[in-house]
Amino acid sequence: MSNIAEIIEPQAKTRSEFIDECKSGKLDSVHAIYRTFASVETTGRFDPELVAVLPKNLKYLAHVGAGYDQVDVKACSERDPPIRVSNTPTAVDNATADTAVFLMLGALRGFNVGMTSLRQNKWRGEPALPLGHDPQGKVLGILGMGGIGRNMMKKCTAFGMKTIYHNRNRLDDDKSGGAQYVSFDELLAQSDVLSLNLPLNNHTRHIISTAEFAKMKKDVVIINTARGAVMDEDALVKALESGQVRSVGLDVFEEEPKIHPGLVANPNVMLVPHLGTWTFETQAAMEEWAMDNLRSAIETGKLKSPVPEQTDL
Ligand SMILES: NC(=O)c1ccc[n+]([C@@H]2O[C@H](COP(=O)([O-])OP(=O)(O)OC[C@H]3O[C@@H](n4cnc5c(N)ncnc54)[C@H](O)[C@@H]3O)[C@@H](O)[C@H]2O)c1
Repeated sequence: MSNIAEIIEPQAKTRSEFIDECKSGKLDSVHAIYRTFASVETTGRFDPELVAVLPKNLKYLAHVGAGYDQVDVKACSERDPPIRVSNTPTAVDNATADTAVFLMLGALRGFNVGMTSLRQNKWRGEPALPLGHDPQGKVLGILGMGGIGRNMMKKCTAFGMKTIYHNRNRLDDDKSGGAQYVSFDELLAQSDVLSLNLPLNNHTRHIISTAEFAKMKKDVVIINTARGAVMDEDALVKALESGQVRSVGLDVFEEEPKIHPGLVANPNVMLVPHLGTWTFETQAAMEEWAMDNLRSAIETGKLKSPVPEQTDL
């Protein structure tokens, strides 16, 4: 990148320092921002307050990640001139779907119970953990049939699962790979394993809560590698305790890195700390993709993968 642009690193260590640094004018020459998922710990969300003070010549924001709920795209679109936002779709698909499959097998088989009892020197536990379930012949329901959902479907087809899906838009047959499109309620009612693969936004926050758990098969297994807040964690803990939901596999949580104590305490819950894309290969692919977005923006005036909300901007 240094052959086409001067690279400047902000010095701020907190959100208020970052706001002050922006307001000071020191960053006014910045044309494009490269933004990581972890940078939220320093700056907080790119919400309207922050977007309002971003450097005045800023035109592009390349986010390193497929999910960009940390960025208020509406506020970016409404700036004059607008800030164009990009993410890194596709690059994340394999590693995130692999994580979802790991969580699904673990939740179906009760591996967490076995792994915990073994480490407590209690072999299969006392009493022994109940028999698990095979994925073969089960119905996988995917909510949000995008890059990760479709990748997961391919992997689960190899396990002998049948896939149904619900998406904002019904997909062409070549894209859906033979999976059956169903309504949201049919998805809830028919899935043996429900995988959440949709973005977090105002329409999808708590899209799965008490009313939705009640529409699911008793003993359903739920996998969430999307964002914690697409599911209501308090309601989930209650649904697990009542046995409405048999087990869950979670990579993401409502208030990361805080975890609901009811989830930690429940042995039927498979938990990993947001490791979806945590591999050398995928981190490198995401960084390269975000760099390509910046390179394309600087050289051609167009981002390689603008976020869907801004495709018409
Ligand atoms: N755990 C991780 O490390 C990790 C890694 C990458 C992505 N993610 C999360 O996974 C999400 C999905 O990623 P992706 O790359 O597959 O995104 P994508 O944009 O390719 O697919 C998302 C799909 O969800 C659909 N959708 C949107 N709103 C919907 C709604 N209300 N109901 C039904 N479907 C809806 C969209 O039409 C799209 O097909 C991301 O938004 C991100 O938050 C997590």
